[in-house]
Amino acid sequence: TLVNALNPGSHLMDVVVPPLMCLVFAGSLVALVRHPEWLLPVTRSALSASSVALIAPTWLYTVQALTTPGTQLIAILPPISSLLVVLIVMVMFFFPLRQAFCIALLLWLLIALPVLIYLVAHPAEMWTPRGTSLLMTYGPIILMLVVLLPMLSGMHGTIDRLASDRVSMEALINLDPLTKIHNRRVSEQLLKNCIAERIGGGVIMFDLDRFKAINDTYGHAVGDQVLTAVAARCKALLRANECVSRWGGEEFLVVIPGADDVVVRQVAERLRRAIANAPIGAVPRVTASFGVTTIRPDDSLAGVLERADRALYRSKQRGRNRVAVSPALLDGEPMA
Ligand SMILES: Nc1nc2c(ncn2[C@@H]2O[C@H](COP(=O)(O)OP(=O)(O)OP(=O)(O)O)[C@@H](O)[C@H]2O)c(=O)[nH]1
Repeated sequence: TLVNALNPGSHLMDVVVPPLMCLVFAGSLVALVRHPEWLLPVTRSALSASSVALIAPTWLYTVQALTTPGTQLIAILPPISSLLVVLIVMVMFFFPLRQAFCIALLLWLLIALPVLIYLVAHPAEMWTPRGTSLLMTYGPIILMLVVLLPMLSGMHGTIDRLASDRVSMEALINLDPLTKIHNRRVSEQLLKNCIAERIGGGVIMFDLDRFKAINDTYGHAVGDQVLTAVAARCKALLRANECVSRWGGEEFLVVIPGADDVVVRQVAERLRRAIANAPIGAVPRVTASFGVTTIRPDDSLAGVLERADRALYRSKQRGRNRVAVSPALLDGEPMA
């Protein structure tokens, strides 16, 4: 287009549009270097400017060729036909598919169709090298729209479906099917992160008391109902960054990132009371025993879990329905 602008006797538009577009694109590039996050708006603005730069000369020269006797479109139209292909490909990349299809179709109707109609109406110009070149560039683009875009649309549909399947599968992998809280995979991973990233935190392991008796007395279905209710009560008491998971059977694990020993004991006590203070369905009283510890600077996953488990064991030994703290933390403090 720039070369065309330098031709002696060029139209005013050929002299004005190329430098203007160079400025627009140079400005866009500078904006993108400074603010890479603007990629989408800057590219879309550049594509809009490009569209105007293709539509305006197309209409101007086509009307001029139609209205000025002895003027041939193939002689005066600047070499912009291949830019339509580039423009449509860019539109396909930077706009959502349905929108891209509409924009591409509109661009073809506004840029390619007037030239094609003109050429069909002027066979003498159509069968010149420039005429056939225009025909071969502008004609097949519509095939690209008709064939390629629906294919892309199908591919996008499949990709979206696979992505949503993946999200549901991931949710299922991390979920305990009975209680609908996290399974041990999640709390283990959170605990590993707290250790690896030196966030620290508190760990609470708790186990329902005499759960076998609940199953034996009220039946397995009621036992399941108790597990689900306990999980829901605990989950409701915890913050978004804290995690309660079903560790297995009637045992649960809570991880509280960043918590110190005072906070973790308070949380454990709150959970204990929430379980013990209200009946669950047909079961008048459900209690649980708690073992509490905090992560030490050079802890291992197995080390933390073993301390929490030992504290839980002591809690059971000392009469159940209580919170016991890891011995190293306890430093002679009495247990609740
Ligand atoms: N309903 C139901 N019961 C379960 C589930 N998982 C484990 N249990 C039962 O939980 C009971 C655990 O019993 P025990 O390990 O003897 O412990 P406990 O009776 O709670 O006694 P303590 O822990 O010593 O207070 C077993 O009878 C298991 O069958 C489950 O998903 N649903």
